Amino acid sequence: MGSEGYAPLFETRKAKGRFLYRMLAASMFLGICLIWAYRVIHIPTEDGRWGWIGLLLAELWFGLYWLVTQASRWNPIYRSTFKDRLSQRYEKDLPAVDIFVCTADPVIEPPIMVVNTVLSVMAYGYPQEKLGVYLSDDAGSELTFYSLLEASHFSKHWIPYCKKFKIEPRSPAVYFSLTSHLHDADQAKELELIQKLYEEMKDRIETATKLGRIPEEVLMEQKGFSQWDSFSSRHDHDTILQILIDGRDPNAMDVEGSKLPTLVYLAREKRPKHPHNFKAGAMNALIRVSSKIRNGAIILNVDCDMYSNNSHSIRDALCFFMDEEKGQEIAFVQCPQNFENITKNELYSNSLRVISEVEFHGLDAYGGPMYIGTGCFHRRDTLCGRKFSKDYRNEWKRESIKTEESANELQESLKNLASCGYEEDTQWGNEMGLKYGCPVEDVITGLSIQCLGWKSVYLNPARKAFLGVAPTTLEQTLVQHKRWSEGDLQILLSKYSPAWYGLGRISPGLILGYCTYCLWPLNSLATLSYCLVPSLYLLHGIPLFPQVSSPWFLPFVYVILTKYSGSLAEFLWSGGTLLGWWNDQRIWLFKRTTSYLFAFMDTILRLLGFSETSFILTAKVADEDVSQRYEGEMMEFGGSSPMFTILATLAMLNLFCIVGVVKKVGLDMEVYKTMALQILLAVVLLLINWPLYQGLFLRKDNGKMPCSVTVKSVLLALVACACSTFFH
Ligand SMILES: O=c1ccn([C@@H]2O[C@H](COP(=O)(O)OP(=O)(O)O[C@H]3O[C@H](CO)[C@@H](O)[C@H](O)[C@H]3O)[C@@H](O)[C@H]2O)c(=O)[nH]1
Ligand SMILES: [Mn+2]
Repeated sequence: MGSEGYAPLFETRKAKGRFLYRMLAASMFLGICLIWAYRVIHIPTEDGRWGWIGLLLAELWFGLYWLVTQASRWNPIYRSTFKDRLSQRYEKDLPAVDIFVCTADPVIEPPIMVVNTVLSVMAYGYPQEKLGVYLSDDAGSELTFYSLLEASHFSKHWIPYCKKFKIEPRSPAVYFSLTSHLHDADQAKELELIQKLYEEMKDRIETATKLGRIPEEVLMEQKGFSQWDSFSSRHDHDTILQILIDGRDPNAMDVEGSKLPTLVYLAREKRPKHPHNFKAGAMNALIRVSSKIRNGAIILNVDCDMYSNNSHSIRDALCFFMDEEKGQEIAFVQCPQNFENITKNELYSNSLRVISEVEFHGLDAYGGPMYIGTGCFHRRDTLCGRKFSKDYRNEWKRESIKTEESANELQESLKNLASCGYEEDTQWGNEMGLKYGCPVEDVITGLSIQCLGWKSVYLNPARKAFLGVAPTTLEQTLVQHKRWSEGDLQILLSKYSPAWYGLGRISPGLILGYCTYCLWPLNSLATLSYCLVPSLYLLHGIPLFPQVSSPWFLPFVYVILTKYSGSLAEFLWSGGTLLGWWNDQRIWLFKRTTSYLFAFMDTILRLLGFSETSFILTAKVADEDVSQRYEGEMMEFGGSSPMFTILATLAMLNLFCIVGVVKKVGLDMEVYKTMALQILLAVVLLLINWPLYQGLFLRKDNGKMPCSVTVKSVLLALVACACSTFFH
């Protein structure tokens, strides 16, 4: 292989124990086939026929879906990089990197959080003069702009401090919260100074936010604010563009006399009649504007809440892109989405643990993970629609744009690139840049890149590259998953469907990998059937599962045990806790009966032309008492979302069925023996729904279920029980 003396910049290892896993999976599949056989052979002719068929369909679906999920477990791989080799070979020729940070609402995404993210990426362990940091503000908020201006001043102190003491992480807020006692007296002194500067900046930003007004002297001093003169609302304004630090300017120095990164604020033009395409539109405007400023060969994209937690990640990513043998086919390097606000037992199961630690390593073997919107390094060329060819060579040494224009002139000339009309009659949003029209612009864009022949790579170093903010209430969690699952299902039905467009373009393993997520919404129907049918038939004394003494009982037990011990093992192995796994099972149920159901219905409505793409932002801050309940891992039900009504109704229905049965048969053990699995299922549902009963009847705090939901759910459940008497 390779040229003489070639030492790769990264290495790939296969997971151990693959053979064992595959044997287990094969035995599991055998069990599933036996269950299918049992269902088909024993379809009852009278009592229980419809329920039986409902379960048959659900089990068929679950079995097939389980097969699909095996792709991401079949062949996991792990990557590691050699950053010292990168430095040895390329330190002088490292490419310019443009970093895009997106924000969209100064209330939901507080400016102080946004600037912490910005500062963390400005301070990467990378030649600062090669970095360009671009903040896209879809709210066009003067406050965010002001905060970025403050950050540009603070960065002159912050970056040298980070470099001098090699600190991690480089988000000031997080760093200060983690650092109290320093042994080194020198550093302790400097820490005190820098922390004071930070607190002062924070004060100014928070005061401005509170008053909703920017200090007069700053308004006078910074000409950029005049761009708000023609601003009517966040949905109606001209392009606002300000180069706050011009990296070309020889005076752009930090306090130690080293070069600073370029720093740009952009609020693209918005007009009420003009679809702005959410984050995809923002990213495309940034791609164009940045191409005329630094034109970095690599683009890093982060959400405004995802600070860099590892100052080496750019170098890690470059080890993939710049590897002489395998680098040329890699289009993007994706890091996992990790979060800093996950509680120990992750009540809402928001750590995405198993996806990050298991499934994405599996996808990596088949052509690489999906692009998931944040923590992703792209080759600029491929993000702009370039096809893969064997002779493709990236030109790393591209010169940064040399112009004689001053920052001001340049600024004016660039505004047009972010105007509403610019994309008319162009391929932007289609063949170029991020794709429009899908609530998960990231996944569909990544897929289309892979379909052009490119690979992606999964970078998951021990020190997490990025940490973000996960939803902290049940409703937000369910709404976020509705957006994701709806978007993923749309992809399956779109022109770029992995199922047909992907055929022959990406590997079969990767097609299945995508389908794991694209099929999420369809799980709702099978899950509903499994939550409703067995309980209702239990109430009417009709058995739907084999008796304990029947040989058919065995495959059921085997599949249940293998499936759940496997999932528990995966969860623990990914760093979770036992209780965390139990919570995960609950959220699994909640998502399937609400988020996925709504996603499924909305997708159908969309196909019929009744509904439009929307994007509900995830809140990054919460009220004091909501936060407290989150910290205490107490579920939040405040609010009368229809999703809660569904959850509560299902829980009540199950409760009624259990109570009904116990009342009817008392302690007649024979009945329980013939319906052991049905009873087990009902009891497990009862246990898993426990927080719901608490929220409905036992709690007094503000996070309890609203009374209206309690009343509705009790009534609905009673009606359902009554109706079921006629239909079974
Ligand atoms: O009109 C918009 C809407 C959103 N955003 C930004 O998009 C990012 C993601 O929004 P968030 O509310 O945090 O959604 P999440 O569900 O947490 O985001 C995940 O899922 C999204 C797709 O649904 C991707 O866009 C994100 O990158 C990915 O992290 C944030 O930085 C927003 O500021 C915009 O810039 N403009
Ligand atoms: Mn987010």
